[in-house]
Amino acid sequence: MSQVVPVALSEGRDYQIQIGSGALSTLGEQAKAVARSSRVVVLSQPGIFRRWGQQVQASLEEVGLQVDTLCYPAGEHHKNLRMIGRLYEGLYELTPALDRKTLLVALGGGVVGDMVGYVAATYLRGLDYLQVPTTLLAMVDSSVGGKTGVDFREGKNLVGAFHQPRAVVIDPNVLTTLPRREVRAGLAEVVKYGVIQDPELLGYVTRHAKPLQAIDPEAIAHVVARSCQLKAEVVTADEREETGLRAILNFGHTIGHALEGATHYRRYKHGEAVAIGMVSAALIGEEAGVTPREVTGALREALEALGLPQALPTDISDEALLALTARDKKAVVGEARFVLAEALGAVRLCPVPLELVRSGLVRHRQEV
Ligand SMILES: NC(=O)c1ccc[n+]([C@@H]2O[C@H](COP(=O)([O-])OP(=O)(O)OC[C@H]3O[C@@H](n4cnc5c(N)ncnc54)[C@H](O)[C@@H]3O)[C@@H](O)[C@H]2O)c1
Ligand SMILES: O=C(O)C(=O)C[C@@H](O)[C@H](O)[C@H](O)COP(=O)(O)O
Ligand SMILES: [Zn+2]
Repeated sequence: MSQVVPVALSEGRDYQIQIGSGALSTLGEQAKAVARSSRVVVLSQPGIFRRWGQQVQASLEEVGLQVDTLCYPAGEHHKNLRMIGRLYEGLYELTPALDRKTLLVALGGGVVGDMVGYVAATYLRGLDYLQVPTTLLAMVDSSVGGKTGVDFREGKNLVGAFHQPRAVVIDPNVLTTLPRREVRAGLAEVVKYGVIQDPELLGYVTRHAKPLQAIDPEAIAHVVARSCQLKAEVVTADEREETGLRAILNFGHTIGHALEGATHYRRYKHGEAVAIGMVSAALIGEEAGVTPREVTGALREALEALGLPQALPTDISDEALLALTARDKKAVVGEARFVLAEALGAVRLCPVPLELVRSGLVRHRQEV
């Protein structure tokens, strides 16, 4: 069964998220519907392209599109301006030269999607692009909403742009080749939606932890569609994180991003860092008198069921983490702001005095 989730935006930039088993073979039609010329460039990673690229290319060519493909090594430690330079080089070398009506296709996980999105936002001052996510994390989160960019030094996603895709095409079949650790990491972002927006989804994920990890089609279809709906609602209401509403999607990311940066993007999957960061946010919220203990309990129960990490690493000090939170994009004049949960399904962005953040981290180390 296929589903369509609309993303409503201003200035005719609305787009659709197409979700369905076999959707890859309809990619050509989706691309044709939005393409402003017949020129398409698919950007991916060698491993992903080897497995899924032929299907993508065939579907695009079938509808008469002219397809070039470019593959680069990815992984979070390649999500930086050096790799963006290599992507620009690859596009520059194509003949005939690309024009501004060229459509890019990001085929991959969140790293590919964020980088190709940033290239689309900047090359020739802006190209159209499609998101074709191949990880669960990218299906439930990164392919939707137009946040693009790269890491800069220890600053996670510090350089980037808002640039919405013209469509998102999700084929859950591609998850059959995804390693279990990556599936679990994707589920961390689903837990996030459960805490911030939808307690029912949190209960569902906790109860269906096993089938979800085993990529049961029905359970996966449910969490992908629901997550896309929830994210689309937020993006429609606050596309560029101006009112503070979109910031709720950053629950767990203040400490999560600091952990990724402090470990040079090589130790944790993004979802794993977010899992640990959500536990920190819950305990900091308790210290601030905002988060009830039951919320922390429900969050930890979900993470436990999914086998996601919860403990802070012993070799990274709280001071090192705090220094990085001061550079977080939500910080104001160097003061970190945290998304804290007042109840399951209700969160808000709060400035938190440094001593309460510290005591939250101390409790995190003592209790988890
Ligand atoms: N823009 C956003 O709104 C947003 C939201 C959430 C996360 N992100 C970003 O997304 C990134 C994390 O994305 P991710 O978890 O997808 O990581 P990723 O892109 O690094 O992919 C994880 C791994 O899975 C492999 N892979 C991808 N698809 C596969 C498949 N079908 N079969 C087998 N292997 C496959 C990749 O080669 C990679 O090794 C982070 O950089 C994070 O900051 C962005
Ligand atoms: O889409 C958003 O907005 C999010 O915050 C989703 C997050 O899961 C994602 O990791 C995002 O890239 C973080 O955004 P950032 O602005 O903190 O870099
Ligand atoms: Zn995230």
